[in-house]
Amino acid sequence: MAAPTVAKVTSVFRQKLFKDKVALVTGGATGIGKTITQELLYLGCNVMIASRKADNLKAAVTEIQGNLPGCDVRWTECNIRKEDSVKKMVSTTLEQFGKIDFLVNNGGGQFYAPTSEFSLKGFNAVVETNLTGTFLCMKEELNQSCLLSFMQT
Ligand SMILES: CCCCCCCCC/C=C/C(=O)SCCNC(=O)CCNC(=O)[C@H](O)C(C)(C)COP(=O)(O)OP(=O)(O)OC[C@H]1O[C@@H](n2cnc3c(N)ncnc32)[C@H](O)[C@@H]1OP(=O)(O)O
Ligand SMILES: NC(=O)C1=CN([C@@H]2O[C@H](COP(=O)(O)OP(=O)(O)OC[C@H]3O[C@@H](n4cnc5c(N)ncnc54)[C@H](OP(=O)(O)O)[C@@H]3O)[C@@H](O)[C@H]2O)C=CC1
Repeated sequence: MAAPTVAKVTSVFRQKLFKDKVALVTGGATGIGKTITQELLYLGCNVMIASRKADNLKAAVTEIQGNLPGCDVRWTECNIRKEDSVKKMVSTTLEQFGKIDFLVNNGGGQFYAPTSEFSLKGFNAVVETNLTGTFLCMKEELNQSCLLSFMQT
């Protein structure tokens, strides 16, 4: 007997619910961001994923296109801590897709350490990524008339 086929990507929402919408997902190449990206694509969105590591982004696009043949997922490098980099991410997305309907502020992170061992540089890295980075992305998107913004960090 043939093994049952298991869909690689599914959603509790109706397929194509977001047909022709455009989403920008920071940190979209890994973990939770990659899962969000695939569900948005399943729902009909076109998606730009953005983060610092081009190798991760390229690998994710290849993997996702294998899971969802015909989907429109692209990548652009961005360090959300840097304002110029955020502006470039948004302008590149607008150039390539013509609009941005959804921003998913997923890029971020932290590390576990006792407060007594937490260096100021490390603390600043976390704040600059999760707080400043999210602020910069939201500000630039609002300036460019993005409709909806979701926060993860
Ligand atoms: C009850 C239970 C409830 C448990 C409740 C559990 C709730 C879990 C909720 C959340 C879970 C998650 O987020 S899960 C995982 C999410 N993903 C990640 O965190 C991965 C992405 N992370 C990152 O990019 C980084 O961790 C982030 C902190 C943002 C900073 O990134 P950067 O690359 O810019 O920073 P780095 O250059 O690596 O480091 C800068 C400085 O930070 C410090 N630093 C960096 N890593 C460090 C480490 N592991 N330990 C100590 N110190 C570190 C050093 O001082 C570094 O300086 P130098 O020494 O001079 O270099
Ligand atoms: N896993 C969990 O239990 C929880 C996670 N979260 C949050 O959810 C989000 C995703 O976490 P998770 O999937 O677990 O972890 P991952 O490490 O897989 O995802 C973090 C992503 O953020 C990107 N990123 C980090 N720093 C920057 C930066 N400066 N500029 C652009 N992108 C950046 C990383 O890409 P790159 O390195 O290429 O830049 C990576 O793709 C994070 O914000 C995390 O803090 C919140 C609650 C719980």
